[in-house]
Amino acid sequence: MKLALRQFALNSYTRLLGHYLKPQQVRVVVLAAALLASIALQLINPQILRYFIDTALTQEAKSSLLQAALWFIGIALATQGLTLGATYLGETIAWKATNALRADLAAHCLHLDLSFHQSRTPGELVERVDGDVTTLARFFSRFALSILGNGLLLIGILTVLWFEDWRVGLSLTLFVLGAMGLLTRLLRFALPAWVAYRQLSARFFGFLGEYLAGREDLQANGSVSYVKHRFHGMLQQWLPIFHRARLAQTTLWSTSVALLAIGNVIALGMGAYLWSQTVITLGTVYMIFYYNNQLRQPIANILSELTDFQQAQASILRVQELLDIPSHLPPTGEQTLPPGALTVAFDQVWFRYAASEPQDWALQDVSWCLPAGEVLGVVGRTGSGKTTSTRLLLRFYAAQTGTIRLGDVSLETIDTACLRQRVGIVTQEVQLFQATIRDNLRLFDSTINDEQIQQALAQLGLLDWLRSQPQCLDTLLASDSGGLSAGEAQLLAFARIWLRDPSLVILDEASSRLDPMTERRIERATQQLMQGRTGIIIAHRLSTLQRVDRILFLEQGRVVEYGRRHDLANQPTSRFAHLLKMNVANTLS
Ligand SMILES: Nc1ncnc2c1ncn2[C@@H]1O[C@H](COP(=O)(O)OP(=O)(O)OP(=O)(O)O)[C@@H](O)[C@H]1O
Repeated sequence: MKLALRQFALNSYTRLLGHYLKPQQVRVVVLAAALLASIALQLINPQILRYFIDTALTQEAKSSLLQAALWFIGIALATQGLTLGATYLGETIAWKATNALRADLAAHCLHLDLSFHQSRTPGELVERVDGDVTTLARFFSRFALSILGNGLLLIGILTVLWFEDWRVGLSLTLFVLGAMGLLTRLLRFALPAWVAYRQLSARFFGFLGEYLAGREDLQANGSVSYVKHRFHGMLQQWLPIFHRARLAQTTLWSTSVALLAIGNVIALGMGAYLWSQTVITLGTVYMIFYYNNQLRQPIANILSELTDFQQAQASILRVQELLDIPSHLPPTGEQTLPPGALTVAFDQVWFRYAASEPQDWALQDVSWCLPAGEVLGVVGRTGSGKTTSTRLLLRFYAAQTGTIRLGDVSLETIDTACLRQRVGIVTQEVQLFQATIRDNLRLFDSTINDEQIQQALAQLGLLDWLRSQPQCLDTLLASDSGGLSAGEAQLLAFARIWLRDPSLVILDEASSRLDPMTERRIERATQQLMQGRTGIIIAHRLSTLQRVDRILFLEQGRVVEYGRRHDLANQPTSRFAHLLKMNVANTLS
């Protein structure tokens, strides 16, 4: 099972590597060349050392020694230069590749239907799109090349030693094999601790993201101590896991240091023996010792790459898993919409959320048709399917059966960009950003100028409100609700929509009680916004219902009443007439 997973991770890694390194082929080739050249130089330098020592011992011309020393320094500097260049290139490649991967993951997540986002916390998504990818960064920059380069260096050193003397070659080859075998075994013990550490860290950040987002509710409901308790609980779990992981890593490190010492004993012992037999010179003894020291680097590098690969295995799998999640939405079409206000039609629409039980339909056999330019008021108890209907209209979800048409064009065939441009929505929870009022209104679209913004605000009767803000359009809004009331936030969202000039406006009225002044402003702005457009209002206020053309009454996902407001209001037995009566009674009481 583990082997299959590793194989899967390796396949995913090679696929990701191939895909994201392709646009950087030239850089990768230069990086490979730099690494190969540095390996060659590392093999040459000990030979110069030997020459230097042997020449010095035979007391030959000083100029040869100087030349050898200069070569040695030159090669050492060139190796450092190449390493520097390779690091720079490796980092550039890694950044470009991981940024492209982050962008693809973010785009993929944005294209997934809403059920994906509703089943994940923001913290979890941040960890997936950024945390996992950051872990992968080094795999794009060096993993394959490093394994290859260090493997070549290892083979190169051992080959030179075999050529020098087969006894030295044999003993150090056996030593390398034994050392790698031992370290790999130790690694197997160390890894589970690191995997557990990473898993807990992902859970911790998911927890943090979720509770930070809901801090207002938590504080209001006195649940802070519960959150603190969980926070401490997680930290307490974290510490022993971290200790285990660090202990395993330290054991690994000390073993490799001890192994190096054993290697040195072997190299010096063999060298001393062969020198005493006058088989090799003193320079060669030192060269063997030097090569043996050089062995440590590729062994350590290969093992550390493999350790990191094991740790990143989970990240690789998670990234691949995320990329493989399909959207439940059918592929987008290419049709555009006719100009002007749009008709909206639901025809025998059935819809159920993916997470729901098979019999729990959120919408059942829903059919209605709203002529272009009219305004529909949608009413019904909580959970009756009002919001779900608007989510389907925006293609956040796709209906299981039935057809939805906009301007007589079937929703699935409409190009998504065109759909989002022509349909505007104001939700109850308007998302405001920590930016100026200007940027919040134009949603960072710099082609919209101040004059257009002022015009929009004037049309919606919001200029006085703007003037009351300390720095007009330059006023900086705070995070979350921007320091505005729910009503004010909705008014800003109206202006946002106005600037986009959509043909269908969907408005989910704020259900909270608004002060009379804001309520009047909202009423005026709604009237203005709906002019010349088709409108759908999830209505919570009687005053709104008095201004709509048609009424859609939903109950448990079914249409129980649909018709002209005037007709329904005049039908004493209609639910709508009953609702009006109840509302009037409530207002009077
Ligand atoms: N993301 C979801 N996953 C599963 N079921 C959902 C989801 N969102 C809504 N539902 C269910 O679908 C049904 C219709 O919900 P919907 O939000 O459309 O009702 P609503 O009329 O807008 O209610 P409210 O007035 O409270 O907003 C309800 O039974 C609800 O529990």
